[in-house]
Amino acid sequence: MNRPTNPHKLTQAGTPVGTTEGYMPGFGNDFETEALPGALPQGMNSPQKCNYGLYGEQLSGTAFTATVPERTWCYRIRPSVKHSHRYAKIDLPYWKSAPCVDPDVISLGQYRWDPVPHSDEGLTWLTGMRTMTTAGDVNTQVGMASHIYLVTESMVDDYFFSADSELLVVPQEGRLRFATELGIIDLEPKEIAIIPRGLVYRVEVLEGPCRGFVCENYGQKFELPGRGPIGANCMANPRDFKTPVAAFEDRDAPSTVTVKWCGQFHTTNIGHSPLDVVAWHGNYAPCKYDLRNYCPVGAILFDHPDPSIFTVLTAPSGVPGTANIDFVLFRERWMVMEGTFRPPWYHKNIMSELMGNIYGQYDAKPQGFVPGGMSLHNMMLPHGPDKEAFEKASNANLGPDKLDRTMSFMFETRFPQHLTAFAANEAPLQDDYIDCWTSLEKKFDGTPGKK
Ligand SMILES: O=C(O)Cc1cc(O)ccc1O
Ligand SMILES: [Fe+2]
Repeated sequence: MNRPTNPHKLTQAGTPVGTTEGYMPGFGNDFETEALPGALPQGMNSPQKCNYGLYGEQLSGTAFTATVPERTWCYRIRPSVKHSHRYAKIDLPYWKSAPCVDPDVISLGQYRWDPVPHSDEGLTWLTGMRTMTTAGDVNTQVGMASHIYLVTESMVDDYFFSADSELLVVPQEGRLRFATELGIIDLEPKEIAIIPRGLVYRVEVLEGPCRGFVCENYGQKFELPGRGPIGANCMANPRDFKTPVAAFEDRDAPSTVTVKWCGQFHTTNIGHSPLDVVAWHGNYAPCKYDLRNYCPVGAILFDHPDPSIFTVLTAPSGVPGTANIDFVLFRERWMVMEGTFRPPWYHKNIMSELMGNIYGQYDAKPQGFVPGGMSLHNMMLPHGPDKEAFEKASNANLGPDKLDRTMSFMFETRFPQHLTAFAANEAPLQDDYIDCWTSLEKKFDGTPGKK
């Protein structure tokens, strides 16, 4: 396997048939993988004694009584309980959780930010997380937070898990490695990763500096959206999601494990690497997905559909059809609609729309919404194409046109999103954003005909 040298010497499973570079294909499959031959018990989960002297341990991602339970059986050198006590509270002041409503911050509005710049300070996955918005309530497991990460340093003998949330990671710059209990995910721009709630991992910089976006999902897990009339093919195809094969470290070294739990952070000291799962099987596992595999489906004669057709993943809320979070992708595609104003229409939406630019230009905002930048159009607040996009699209000669070199995304939630003090005061907020609509003029003069 072609991987950069790793100081932690992970022992990884040989690449089984049907995998590419240490990953197994499929979304939510029941996987099985072992890094040493015979480490995975066959035909049962809890043998009286496991091979190699391993401990069996279950990680449950859904309630025991769920209709479709999600859980993974791990066979590990030491049970997790060896590294989960005597926690000391620590402060990560930039990583906020909902509810986080700052009385001095106004969230009602349309907002846009330039990319949050890197600083001289060395930052890890934990110290470099900057919360931009929060929604819902982490304690009742509803809602989400959006973050920007700025990472320049690897975690060394430091590990982390979030009991609060599943993380959807959307890199924009640099390459990261997620060395997890269940295997290794290498991640670069145009790919995304899902790190499940409760999974222990360490984040290393493969190529820095690294910047990206994170959607922290407090609620029910992300799943593939129902396809309805679209049918079995296109959009995100399940086989393009890749789950890592087993990889473990047998490493005794003073280490820390930090836990995010009900919005607070605590650390414990342990004497070994917790990435010691030699074999595992189950359907609760991290995965990555290459966004270039997303096959967009759209209007092929006229009009502009709702952006739900571009949903990559959806995290349901209790209300059918109304997501806790939709992850929506605006990527390269052909525009062929006849007699149509092609960019997104002007609109107000009960859902709150947090957008990020991964690369290129977004059709509704040719200027100002730049790679690494973000925008927020909060619940029921009007927005749409800026003046430049409006004039261009309403006067264009319409033929088949490729929207090329473009990749933006949206975290859309049913809950209002509240800006953090960081987003309002420290991040590069564009004070003049709403001016992009100011010069839209009245064209109506009482006479019929198109103006
Ligand atoms: O506001 C936006 O730019 C996102 C968006 C895109 C689209 O094609 C339709 C609706 C919508 O909210
Ligand atoms: Fe919108």
